[in-house]
Amino acid sequence: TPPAPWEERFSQTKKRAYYYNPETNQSQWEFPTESTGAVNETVRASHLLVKHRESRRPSSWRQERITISKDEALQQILAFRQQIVSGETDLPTLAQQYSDCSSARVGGDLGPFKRGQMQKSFEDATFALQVGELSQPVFSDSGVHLILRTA
Ligand SMILES: N=C(N)NCCC[C@H](NC(=O)[C@@H]1CCC/C1=C\[C@H](COP(=O)(O)O)NC(=O)[C@@H](N)Cc1ccccc1)C(N)=O
Repeated sequence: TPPAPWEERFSQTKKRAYYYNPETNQSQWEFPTESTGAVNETVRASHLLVKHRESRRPSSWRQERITISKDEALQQILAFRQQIVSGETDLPTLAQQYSDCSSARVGGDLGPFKRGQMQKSFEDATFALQVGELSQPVFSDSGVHLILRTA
């Protein structure tokens, strides 16, 4: 049987099985693999963003003019990741205090989103995570991110 939410249907005219996705109202002859299941998937994530002087908008609620280098931002992200992995703290706590994204006020929560909304590198990294998994450092035009997939 196909991966949820796909259902197997039978075509009377063609006398063969086809596959229907009730969430997206898609029908297709090909057996849907996991990846097709993810095409219209909605995910949810929280992130911690550290901007640097090459960020597309080197400014945030934390700092009017951000001048650290990209490498310095990466070092900060790696240190934050270590603190989370060691169990010393968690992503929402660090995001609230250190994230250069306005989502810091909600612990880095970005709410639910689908493909096509976030910058490609951020989107691909999030969709590649299992729910509950913490990313490696992710680079986008905004800066360097740590992403925790929450749904
Ligand atoms: N929930 C959505 N759909 N909001 C639109 C996202 C637009 C999208 N943003 C990004 O891809 C990056 C990754 C995550 C945050 C982000 C960038 C920036 C920070 O970087 P900067 O733009 O200064 O370079 N934060 C945002 O956008 C915030 N509104 C995210 C947010 C804040 C509060 C509550 C919910 C979401 C893009 N296509 O640019």
